[in-house]
Amino acid sequence: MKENLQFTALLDILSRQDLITEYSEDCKDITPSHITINSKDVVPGTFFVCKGASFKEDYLKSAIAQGAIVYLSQQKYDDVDIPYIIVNDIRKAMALAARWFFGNPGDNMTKVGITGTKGKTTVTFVMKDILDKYTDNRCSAFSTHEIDVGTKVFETTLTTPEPIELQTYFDMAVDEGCTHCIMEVSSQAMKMNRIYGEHYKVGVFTNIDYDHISPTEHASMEDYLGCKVSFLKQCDNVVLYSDTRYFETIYNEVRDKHVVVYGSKESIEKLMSRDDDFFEKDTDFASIHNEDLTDHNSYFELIYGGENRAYNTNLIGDYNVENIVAAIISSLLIGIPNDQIRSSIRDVYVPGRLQVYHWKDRTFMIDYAHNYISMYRLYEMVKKTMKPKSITVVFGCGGERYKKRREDMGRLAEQYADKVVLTMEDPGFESCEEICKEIKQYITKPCYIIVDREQALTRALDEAQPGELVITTGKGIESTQRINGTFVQCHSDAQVIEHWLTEHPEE
Ligand SMILES: CC(=O)N[C@H]1[C@@H](OP(=O)(O)OP(=O)(O)OC[C@H]2O[C@@H](n3ccc(=O)[nH]c3=O)[C@H](O)[C@@H]2O)O[C@H](CO)[C@@H](O)[C@@H]1O[C@H](C)C(=O)N[C@@H](C)C(=O)N[C@H](CCC(=O)O)C(=O)O
Ligand SMILES: Nc1ncnc2c1ncn2[C@@H]1O[C@H](COP(=O)(O)OP(=O)(O)OP(=O)(O)O)[C@@H](O)[C@H]1O
Ligand SMILES: N[C@H](CCC[C@H](N)C(=O)O)C(=O)O
Repeated sequence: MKENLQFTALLDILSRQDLITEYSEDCKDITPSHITINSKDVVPGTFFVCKGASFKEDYLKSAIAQGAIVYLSQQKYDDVDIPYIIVNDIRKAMALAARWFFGNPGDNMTKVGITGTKGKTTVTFVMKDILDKYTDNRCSAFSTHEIDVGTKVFETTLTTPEPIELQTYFDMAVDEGCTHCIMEVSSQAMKMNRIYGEHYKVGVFTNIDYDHISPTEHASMEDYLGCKVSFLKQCDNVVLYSDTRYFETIYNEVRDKHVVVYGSKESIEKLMSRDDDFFEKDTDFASIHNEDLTDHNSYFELIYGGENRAYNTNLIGDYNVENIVAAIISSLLIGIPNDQIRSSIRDVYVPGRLQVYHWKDRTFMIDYAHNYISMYRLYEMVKKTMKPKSITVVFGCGGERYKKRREDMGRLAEQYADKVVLTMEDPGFESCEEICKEIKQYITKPCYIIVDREQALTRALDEAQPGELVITTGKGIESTQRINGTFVQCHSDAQVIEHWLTEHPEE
């Protein structure tokens, strides 16, 4: 919270955006000391925001009983008697109110946002490493994995936090001296206006594929794409992957920005040889070539800005080279010297993504793939660069998510794996057993269902043969399962493998 908050300033911000339907005159004199969406988090002097599909009037009454002094809502509650602002879009109004309450802390950091069906967390961690070295650890980072405000790290359940939480962490980050911020921007964040009013120096678009279409996510692919693209409108520079689906549609939406298109040499050459004046004059291109990809290291060269730059990294896989290139270009765009970038990416750690363990000629791998695009690229990468004798894959599928993931991942397992163990992966309100059975329909290879994930993975490790690769996907290093509306603690895949390794010493 900032000193001298003027409620009239908030009314002004909201009315300039035509968001206000009605407000009580007495709200003008109010100076709140706290803002929240939750009646269980109210203290005297609270500014209470009423929002959400399951919101009840009783929450507001309870908030008032505990000292809430003003409310923001899309609906007027006649039974309560405190000052109010009624708006026509609570999500936008909430985002702007949260920004106002904390004094627009996000504006004090150079922000880079990453969107895409896949690659967001990886690009975020690569950039975090680069920016930490460049700023002497004054870079905040918001990812599916955690929220890092420079000196403190917090757990999170959402990829992009809800507005009040987001602004609270922005404020902390600025207080901790952060000058830069790197964050994943999910399509849901855009749909829910979580970052409404924020401005980004660079926006990365890694890719989009059929996913996240379900009753709790997006109604259609158009909605999903529209939400992702809308993020780029909040950015000065756009870093866009050349081989994404809907490339032309996306480019057309952002052609008024400075765009850098990145991708393989073949793909970039094809785009640059177009003779229809499709690209704006100030669009730049970055092409990856001379790749040398092994099972423990990647070398590649990047032609960008008239220079040929060579890089080495411990991250493996062609798609990780693409992720790193997105991070390199974004870093160059915010003024980080190439030498520093080059040395930062040599040794990068992305938790739970392609994390590899070796044991007596067997390889165990943890990864976060959980839909078509990621599973496909993971299997192809494994086939090309790791060349195992056989593959066992351990996975499941999240409940209340895009239904076709089950068929897609089942078919891919059938095509690439030799043995499949289906197990729990955030079933939500659905039955884990039923989800696994749906996936199993597409598999004729040896396949069994063990709902307990720890047991499933342990059995796969026990049965692994020399030359075999066991891949466990969809959870990374997460140590909770989303079940029936709560997060239940469990051992992470990493903990299960590490425990198994201590029980099975090589000698
Ligand atoms: C669709 C969406 O964004 N929903 C989010 C939203 O829910 P909502 O606004 O409908 O709120 P609600 O849960 O119905 O709650 C109603 C209100 O009553 C209040 N309440 C409740 C109980 C009480 O006693 N007192 C009280 O005041 C609550 O604080 C809340 O403000 O606000 C909630 C927090 O306030 C979020 O937890 C919730 O995320 C849901 C659970 C979620 O999981 N969303 C997923 C789909 C998501 O956003 N995923 C993306 C990643 C997807 C990707 O990978 O691309 C993400 O960014 O994480
Ligand atoms: N650029 C990419 N293209 C396709 N697949 C990728 C790419 N980058 C990573 N992957 C795969 O997707 C998985 C998840 O990667 P990452 O966590 O970086 O993506 P994300 O966009 O943050 O995913 P989520 O939305 O699920 O949090 C990885 O474990 C890997 O299997
Ligand atoms: N950020 C991703 C995480 C998915 C993890 C997976 N285990 C699942 O629950 O689908 C999402 O919300 O889709």
